[in-house]
This record gives sequence, C-alpha cells and structure tokens, in this order.
Amino acid sequence: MTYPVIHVDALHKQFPTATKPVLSNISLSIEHGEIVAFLGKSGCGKTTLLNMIGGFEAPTAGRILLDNEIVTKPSKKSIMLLQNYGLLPWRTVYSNVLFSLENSPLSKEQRHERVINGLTLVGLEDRANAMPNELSGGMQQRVAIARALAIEPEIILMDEPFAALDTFTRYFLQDEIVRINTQKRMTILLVTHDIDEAIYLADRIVILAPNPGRIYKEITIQLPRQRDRASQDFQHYRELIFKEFQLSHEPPAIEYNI
Ligand SMILES: Nc1ncnc2c1ncn2[C@@H]1O[C@H](COP(=O)(O)OP(=O)(O)OP(=O)(O)O)[C@@H](O)[C@H]1O
Repeated sequence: MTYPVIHVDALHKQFPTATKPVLSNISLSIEHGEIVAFLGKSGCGKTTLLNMIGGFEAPTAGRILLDNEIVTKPSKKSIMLLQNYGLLPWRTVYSNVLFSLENSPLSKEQRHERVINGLTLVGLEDRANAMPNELSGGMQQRVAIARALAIEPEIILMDEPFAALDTFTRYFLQDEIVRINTQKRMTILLVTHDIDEAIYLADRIVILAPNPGRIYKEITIQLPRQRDRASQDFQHYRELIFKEFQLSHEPPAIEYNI
C-alpha cells in the first residue's frame, strides 16, 4: 500500500498563552518528491505549521504522519533550513557540514563522503577549508543546504530560506533547489512571502487565511521546468494568486455616510 510522505490530519493549534487558536482544521497530504509552498499573510501560522511538521511543536488536536508514523519529536527524516543559516563561525565549511553527522553511526570514511557529496551538490567543494565569515550570504546558505543534504533527509523544511539574500543570489539558489529536488527526489516544504519564488519552485501552492490559520486554497502549478519568470503562463499564475490574496484577506469594514 502506498501512502503520502506527509499526512496532516485535522490539525489544530492553540498556544497556552493565547486566547484564539493559531491554526484550525488543517488537513493536507504531500507526496514523495513534491515541492509545496505555503503563502499567507504574516501571522497566519505558516511557521507554526512547519514547526509542527518538523516535530518541534506539538499539535493541540489532530495529528501529523510522516511515512505513516505519528510525528512526536524531530527526526533525521526531516530537516529545517532557516533564513539565518545557523553556521558555527569557529568551524570551517567542511566541519560545519560534518557537524550534522556527529551523532550518526556512519564510519569516518562514509561521513567524509557525505560531506564532499553535499558540498559538491551546492558547488562549494573547493571552499571546504574556508571559514563562514569568508563567504557571501548566498554561499553561507549553500553551506547550510549542504549540511542538510549530508544527512540525506527525506524532507527539507524551509522557512523563508532566501529572504535575506539579493535577487540574483536568490534566483541562483532557487535553481539549486530545483536541481537537487530533480536529482534526489527530496520532498520540500517552503514557507515564503515571495509569490514569484512560490510559483518558480512549487508543484503546489497552499494559501493560508488568518484568524485562525486555515487552508484557503490550493493551486497546482502546471508549468514545466525550467520555468520562465517572464512567460505569459507565469504571469497568469501571478495574477491568479494576487486575486486570491485580495479574497483571502478579511473584507474591509465599509463605512456609510448618509
Ligand atoms: N511559542 C508561541 N507562543 C505563543 N504564540 C506564538 C508562539 N509562536 C507563534 N505564536 C503566534 O502564533 C501566530 C502565528 O505565528 P507564525 O510565526 O506561525 O506565523 P507566520 O504566518 O509564519 O508569520 P510570518 O509570516 O510573519 O513569519 C502569531 O500570532 C504568533 O505571535
């Protein structure tokens, strides 16, 4: 029997200190190798949802299945990639990537191979001995991606991973993500505020509406890769999503002056 890699079932989240739930009745299935982007107004619960899928937050009700097993804690099957890279400044690039394998049962040789493979996949094999502060922001994020890849996770969770980078570095890394997804068939979940990034990367965009956070709409992006940001079809999706966003906001209060 086949099952989705991630299955979110009637998920509900309310923080103990809050008066209202953050997320309500979220149900979602994600297939192996899919890239799914989450878009939504600030505060609608995107990060909370990603944290729960990663096992860093517990649901108040409902459940998340990863490979048909209930998520109760973080696992090596999924790894979170953050905006601020999270590199250790006193370690070399090589040693930062190796760090992710420190508690693994792999032999020294196998670890070395994983580190080199990870660095090669992001094109940084020749910078293995550099220190993080010798690298640009884009390169540091590539080291963070290599570190995630070295673990060989099934799922990469990305919370606005490229938000701090300039446009061209962002485009470059978006292409890296598409290439790695094609090569490794990893499942990728991406929280972003960037509509173009979502259309460029995702097989499916999930739009969340706020108060409480819930799934408002899912849009399948039926564009072949490699996608052309300037194409008519790309513009069609942009317009569609902009339109959806107006609708997903709460309607403004109308004042009548008679
Ligand atoms: N640990 C926590 N305790 C209490 N409230 C929290 C906690 N974490 C998040 N929240 C609240 O939950 C709501 C959703 O936050 P979350 O960060 O998931 O939203 P988001 O959609 O990712 O926002 P943004 O796009 O601005 O990053 C916010 O109102 C936030 O203040």
